[in-house]
Amino acid sequence: MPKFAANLTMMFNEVPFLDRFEAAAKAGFKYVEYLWPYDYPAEELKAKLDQYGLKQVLFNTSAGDVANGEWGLAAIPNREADARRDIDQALEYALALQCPTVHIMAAVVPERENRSAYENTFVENVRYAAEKFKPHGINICLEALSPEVKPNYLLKSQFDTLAIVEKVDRDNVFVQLDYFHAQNVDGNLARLTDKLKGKFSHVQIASVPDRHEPDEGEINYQYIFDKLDEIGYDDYVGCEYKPRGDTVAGLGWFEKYKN
Ligand SMILES: O=C(O)C(=O)[C@H](O)CO
Ligand SMILES: [Mg+2]
Repeated sequence: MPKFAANLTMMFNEVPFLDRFEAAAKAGFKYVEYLWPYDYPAEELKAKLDQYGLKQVLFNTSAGDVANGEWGLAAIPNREADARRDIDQALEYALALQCPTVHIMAAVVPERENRSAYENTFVENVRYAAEKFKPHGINICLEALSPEVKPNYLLKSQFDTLAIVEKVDRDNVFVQLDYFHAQNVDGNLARLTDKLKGKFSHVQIASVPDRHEPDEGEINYQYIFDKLDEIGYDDYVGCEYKPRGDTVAGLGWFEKYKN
């Protein structure tokens, strides 16, 4: 049965971020993920995890200058120093939070830019990270984002991500399989899951089209959860969705899965 992680960036927005650890634990979660930890000292976050008996299972490298259109730096040519500074920072936080996986964000590729230069930069920066993280047993995930959410992001299809993972060719680098994006771009989710078996090490879920709880929309998540069990997937499933209304009121789907 999947191990569900509350996404504290998207869920429990009824309370300030630092109060969401308690809210998630009270709602029955044992695992959490969130996009970025960097606004807080790692020690403060670790204290929250320990206080509420939670395990951190994922966070991202910095998104960069979001106000000016950046969504990750690791693929931007001539920004390697900044990207590797962020990778080093992510390693510090992953060690402090005892977090097993870091999602390295690639970049938005502006129109008319050379995509292959971005891909090559991303491969080299991910290899840098893979080699720094390996001695600590920390894995890396790379994620495709649907154009509806993030136009011109480097990775659009799950197969774009798989191609980069294979080019990086390091045994601690995997696909981050976000079924919301996968359905929007690739579809055919059951066959996709079979094709990615062994190549993905973190899953995220949300309904399609509205990115709400997994109990609505066009994806049959019970079928997906059974498929994940069938292939022996035993990593985490991040609940990266915008609650329809009150977070706790929307957790009826979770009752039967409480770890
Ligand atoms: O947007 C997503 O689906 C993610 O998982 C990243 O955290 C941010 O792009
Ligand atoms: Mg995601």
